[in-house]
Amino acid sequence: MPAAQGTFPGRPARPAEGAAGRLSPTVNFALRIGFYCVLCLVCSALAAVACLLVNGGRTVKNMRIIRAVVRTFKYFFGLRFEVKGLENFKVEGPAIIVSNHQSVLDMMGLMEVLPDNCVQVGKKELMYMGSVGLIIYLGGVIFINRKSTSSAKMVMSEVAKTMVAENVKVWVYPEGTRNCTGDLLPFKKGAFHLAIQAQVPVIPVVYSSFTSFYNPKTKLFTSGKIKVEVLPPIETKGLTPDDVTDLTDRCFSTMRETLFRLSGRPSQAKDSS
Ligand SMILES: CCCCCCCCCCCCCC(=O)SCCNC(=O)CCNC(=O)[C@H](O)C(C)(C)COP(=O)(O)OP(=O)(O)OC[C@H]1O[C@@H](n2cnc3c(N)ncnc32)[C@H](O)[C@@H]1OP(=O)(O)O
Ligand SMILES: CCCCCCCC/C=C\CCCCCCCC(=O)OC[C@@H](O)COP(=O)(O)O
Repeated sequence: MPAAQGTFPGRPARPAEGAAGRLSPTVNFALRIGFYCVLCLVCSALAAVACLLVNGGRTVKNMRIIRAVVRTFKYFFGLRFEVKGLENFKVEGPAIIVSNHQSVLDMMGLMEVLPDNCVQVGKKELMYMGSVGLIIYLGGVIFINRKSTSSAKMVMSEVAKTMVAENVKVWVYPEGTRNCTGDLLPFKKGAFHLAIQAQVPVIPVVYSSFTSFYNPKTKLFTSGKIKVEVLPPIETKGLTPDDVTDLTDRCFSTMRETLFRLSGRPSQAKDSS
């Protein structure tokens, strides 16, 4: 898809033109997001067939197939990832990975660094997105009902047991929703309860702000570079439920500081606005 951001020299821009000319930001945005959705739907259907043929059903092993497919998407959108700290994923055994969540485009960044044997926690509504829901199901994503705290907590407690038994890493977006403001939303505590219950380390992953190339409010969607940093694991051995708030705050501050540094806003790292 063309980024279509340039203006022909020598004449004023018009609000909307054909594909050969300069597209209005709204048309450009709609085309690129529409293409992303179609790409996801088509590739999910194809990947689902591959997953069923290779692995037979719902298993974390399917994430390797999904990862390989989604890693090609960046080329269609002119996105580049600069990744640092991948060695921090090499902890023995299971872990909770927490990262910032800006957009549906995050699936590309997720798959760019996703370690083996790692599943994500997702809202249950994702299951109803046609072939995308099917591939997410086949990949072993843990579905939670955000409208019911008690059922979400029950699912998470179950995950605390199975992730250790099955040696699986779990990827959680602790903001609990997408947020493309260039800052972090306050963290929900589910991931940190989970880490302490399972006594496994928390590994923070931070993606630089998308705001320079992607903003749904202003209909901006061009090519761009995303910096990704996998931070050192934070141990939870010996921590108790009383330590959940401290652990959450510690991860939040480290990730916010890193987010501002990666996004070129170091002076605001200590700003709480
Ligand atoms: C081709 C295409 C391919 C696509 C690629 C596929 C990849 C797929 C990628 C999919 C990506 C999908 C991406 C997505 O879909 S992101 C959206 C879904 N993910 C999340 O929401 C995860 C983050 N949320 C949480 O962690 C929440 O805390 C949960 C959901 C668990 C509850 O939220 P809720 O809002 O209901 O409640 P609350 O947070 O106010 O908490 C209330 C109280 O409960 C306490 N509490 C919380 N948890 C526990 C616990 N376990 N044991 C004991 N206590 C616990 C907590 O401390 C608090 O108490 P207090 O502290 O106030 O006293
Ligand atoms: C037969 C039904 C057809 C449904 C068609 C659906 C078309 C959508 C197709 C592709 C979109 C690609 C989505 C990839 C997965 C994105 C996961 C994601 O980013 O979910 C958002 C969730 O973390 C937070 O949700 P909210 O910000 O709270 O909301």
